[in-house]
Amino acid sequence: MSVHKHGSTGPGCAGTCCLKVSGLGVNFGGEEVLKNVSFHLHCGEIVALIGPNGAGKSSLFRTILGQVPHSGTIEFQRAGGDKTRPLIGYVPQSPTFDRGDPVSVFDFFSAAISDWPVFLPSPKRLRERVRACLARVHGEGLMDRRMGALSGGELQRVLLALALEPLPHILVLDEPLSGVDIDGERQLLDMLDEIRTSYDLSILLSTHDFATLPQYADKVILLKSEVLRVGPPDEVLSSPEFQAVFHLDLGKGGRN
Ligand SMILES: Nc1ncnc2c1ncn2[C@@H]1O[C@H](COP(=O)(O)OP(=O)(O)OP(=O)(O)O)[C@@H](O)[C@H]1O
Repeated sequence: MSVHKHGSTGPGCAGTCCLKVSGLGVNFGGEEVLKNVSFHLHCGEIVALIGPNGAGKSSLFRTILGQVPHSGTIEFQRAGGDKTRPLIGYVPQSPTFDRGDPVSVFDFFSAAISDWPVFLPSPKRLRERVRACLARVHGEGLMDRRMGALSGGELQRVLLALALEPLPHILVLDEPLSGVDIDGERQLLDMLDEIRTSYDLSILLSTHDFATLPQYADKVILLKSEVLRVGPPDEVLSSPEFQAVFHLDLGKGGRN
C-alpha cells in the first residue's frame, strides 16, 4: 500500500498536470454526445462535473476509462514524464443489491480482488487484506455486513474502498452522493478530501448536489455535451451559463 507521487507541471499548465483532455468528441449512432471537450485535472485536485441529465457525464467518464471510441486526445502525465496509462479507480453509479441477498461485504470484496473460491473457508491473510482495504475508508466494521443491508453511504464507502485497491493515480466517481443521506454525504466528502491528501490522488466526480461544491471542489466543469463553463465553484454557480441550464440562481457560495 505505497503512496505515490504524480508527475511534473505540463506545458501551459499552472499546476501539476495529471490528465489533459483536449478537443474530445464522442458520437453514438450519429448523435454527438460530447463535442470539443477540453479540461485539465491537476494532481491532488477534486474536480466536479455537473450538468443536466443526458449531458454526457457518464459518457465522458467511460471515455477516459478507455471504453468509448472518440476524437481528440486524452493525455496522462506521471512521475518523471512517464506518459503510460495511469491506474484509474472507478466507482460507477450506485448499483442496487437485493435486501435479502446473503452476500457479505467480505464475500463481495474478496471475489473482486482475489480468485479464492467463496465457498471455501477464507484464509486469514485474505481477511486481513480486505480489512486493510476497508480501513482506507474507515469501513473495517462493515466487513461482515450483508451488501443488501448497507445504507447508501456505507455502500458508497465499500465501492470506494474497492476502487482504491490497488491505489490508483486518478479516482473517478459517477454520482457518489446519490442515494446518500445528509450525514453520509458529509462523511463521504470528508473522506474524499482525506484520501486525496493521504494518497496524492486526483479526483474527478459527477454530482447533482450543488450546495456542497464550494466546500470541497477545487474546480467545477459545467457540461452539456460541450464544456459551457469551467472554474472555481462560486464562479461557475453564479455564471449565466449555470442559470441558463438549471434555471437556478445560487449566487456566491452555491446556496439558494
Ligand atoms: N452506449 C450508448 N449508446 C447510445 N447512446 C448512449 C450510450 N450511452 C449514453 N448514450 C446517450 O448519450 C447521452 C449522454 O448520456 P450520459 O449517460 O453520458 O449522460 P449523463 O450526463 O451521465 O446523464 P445522467 O445525469 O442522467 O446520469 C444520452 O443521450 C444517452 O442516451
